[in-house]
Amino acid sequence: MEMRKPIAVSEAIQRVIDRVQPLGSEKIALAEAYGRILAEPIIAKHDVPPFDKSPYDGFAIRSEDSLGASGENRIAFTVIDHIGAGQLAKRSLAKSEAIRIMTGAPIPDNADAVVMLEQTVETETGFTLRKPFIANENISAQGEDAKKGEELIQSGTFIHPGTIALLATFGYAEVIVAKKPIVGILSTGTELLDVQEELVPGKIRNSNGPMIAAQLARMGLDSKSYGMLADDLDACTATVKQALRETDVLITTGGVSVGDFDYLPAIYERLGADVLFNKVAMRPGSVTTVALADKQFLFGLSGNPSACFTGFELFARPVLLKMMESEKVYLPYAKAVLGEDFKKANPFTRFIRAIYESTPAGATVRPAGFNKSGAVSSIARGNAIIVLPGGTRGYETGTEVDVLLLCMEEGDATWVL
Ligand SMILES: Nc1nc2c(c(=O)[nH]1)N[C@H]1C(S)=C(S)[C@@H](COP(=O)(O)OP(=O)(O)OC[C@H]3O[C@@H](n4cnc5c(N)ncnc54)[C@H](O)[C@@H]3O)O[C@H]1N2
Ligand code: MOO
Ligand SMILES: [Mg+2]
Repeated sequence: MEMRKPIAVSEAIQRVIDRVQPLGSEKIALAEAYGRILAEPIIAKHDVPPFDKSPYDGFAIRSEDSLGASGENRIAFTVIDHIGAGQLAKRSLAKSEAIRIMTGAPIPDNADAVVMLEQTVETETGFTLRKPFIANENISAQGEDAKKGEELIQSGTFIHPGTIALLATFGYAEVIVAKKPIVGILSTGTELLDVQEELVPGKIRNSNGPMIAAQLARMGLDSKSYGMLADDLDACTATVKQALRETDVLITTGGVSVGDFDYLPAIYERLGADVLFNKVAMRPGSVTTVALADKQFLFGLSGNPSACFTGFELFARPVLLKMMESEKVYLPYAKAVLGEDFKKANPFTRFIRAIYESTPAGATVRPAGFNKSGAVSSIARGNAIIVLPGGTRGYETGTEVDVLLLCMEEGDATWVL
């Protein structure tokens, strides 16, 4: 039997990241762009706002006409026009004239200040003022938000609702985004039953396949399921070959260790694939294997659910994001204080499914329960992963630890209540 040599997690990540080839880009409608990755920078096509505008409902005046106004010396203005947002003033101002103007309307030609409605007292022909205004007071200046030609968002950025707003501002009816990889999922294991099947002795339901599909969905990626296969070298090889013709990346689960029915190593050999590593100094997921068949990635994730989950987040996720030339391929990171003792020592880096909570007193994190490699309950309870460097010691309550954040879609009432 071959002895596998474990490599450090950072080395393993580096090895996969170094081999990623970008997938290229495509043009899509703005309405389809949420959740994609920009393959072009957003450059301001014009100033924002594109004209000086009123930030208030009130009156546009020439500031010089308000000079000397006070409670004892109210200055009167005559209103000569009336505009709302989307309308242009038909006249310009002469001395002591004003134009009634609403929020968002363009500042009339020679006006240079806006008086809020609340700052005026109405008269027959207009209003009076009790304070002087200075030039540019209450004016949203053209270009104050963005200047024409400025690079506002760089290529490789995730498109979120704010990005969509900016794209719409500049009239991007279509956007150039990274192509999405087509990702295949194959669950291997003679013991596997489909979700709707009844349990029978010795068998378990396939939870890894649906879990990986959801991990991809959380990234905005679709998947192509190759279902479940019994541990059979020829059948598995045939399906892996088919998947390689039909997908950009194939994720398998199970069969990567050293058991008699663990056939993935033999499949990589048959394919002549370049195995980047097959042992990582991490728990769970030490047997995670990544290979390249020509230029296609084969992620051989462990069958153990917690190991499978962790292997996806640590290796597949950044590779898929880098294929889309994302600028941020790694999981969000935070520091938090351990909320309970974690006594178990291990020479390998540990990735512990955990519950992260941001409290008014600071962030805390604690293991999400039963945490062996085969655990499924803690993946469900967890919203984060604690990273504990390898070593011989355990960790005590109150120690500050590294945390990788998942479930960014979940809310928190702390701030509101
Ligand atoms: N002698 C050794 N034995 C094992 C080693 C080792 O180094 N030497 N490594 C252990 C570690 S660590 C892990 S992790 C597992 C990895 O096993 P495989 O990746 O080969 O996966 P399988 O053997 O196929 O299954 C492991 C476990 O997971 C269950 N499983 C498999 N597929 C699914 C699925 N789709 N959904 C839910 N659960 C699944 C399977 O029934 C097994 O219980 O090997 C250790 N052994
Ligand atoms: O690969 Mo195993 O999950 O380290 O326990
Ligand atoms: Mg095995």
